[in-house]
Amino acid sequence: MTQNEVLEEFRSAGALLEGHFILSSGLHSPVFLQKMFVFQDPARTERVCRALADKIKQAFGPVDYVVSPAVGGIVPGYETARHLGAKAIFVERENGVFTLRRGFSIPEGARVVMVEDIVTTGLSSRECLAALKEHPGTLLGAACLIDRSGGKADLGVPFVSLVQLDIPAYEPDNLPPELAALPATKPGSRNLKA
Ligand SMILES: O=P(O)(O)OC[C@H]1O[C@H](OP(=O)(O)OP(=O)(O)O)[C@H](O)[C@@H]1O
Ligand SMILES: O=C(O)c1cc(=O)[nH]c(=O)[nH]1
Ligand SMILES: [Mg+2]
Repeated sequence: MTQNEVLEEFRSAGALLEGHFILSSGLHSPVFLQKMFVFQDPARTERVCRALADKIKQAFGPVDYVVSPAVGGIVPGYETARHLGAKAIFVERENGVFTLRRGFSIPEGARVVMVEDIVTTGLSSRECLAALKEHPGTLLGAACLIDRSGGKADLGVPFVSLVQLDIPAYEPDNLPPELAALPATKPGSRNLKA
């Protein structure tokens, strides 16, 4: 799949949103990729995750375990693992910290790749990778569907994406006036209260 074909899947799913968004990192942006509009369609999800699995195989070889950060990483992690013939597990926040819960474990010697949905600053990915340091297995690298950092996010491990975009994101005290004029929404799950 070309970058344009992947982006067209997002576009035709209605997942390319414009407005004023507060991102997981606390940065503000006029653009939000609502990946759940892609993931609500299993056929569309299969197409993009098969392409991601192909890219992962090329970059890292065989994979035994895909680990993803909840919530957004769970569906693409599972679907990508299906195409890799790998297991799919996820980390979720316990007192704010990504943790392998539910009795999930990684066997000694397993070949592991982290799969994210979207990377903006890379913060969530780095938090997920930090959780994996506590567990056995060989971390081969990381992958995501869309890297919107323009290639600037540094995960500290080899990293592949299906699409690389450079989408503006601003510190909250440095918003352009046209963005500040719009009401802001925070679509993601970080810091959501029960
Ligand atoms: O690279 P970053 O700056 O960390 O931003 C990207 C992260 O933001 C979103 O997650 P979010 O925490 O909003 O919650 P979600 O997974 O429930 O959508 C997305 O799923 C990535 O995990
Ligand atoms: O940085 C984020 O939180 C983020 C950006 C984006 O475009 N989509 C998303 O789900 N999260
Ligand atoms: Mg997420």
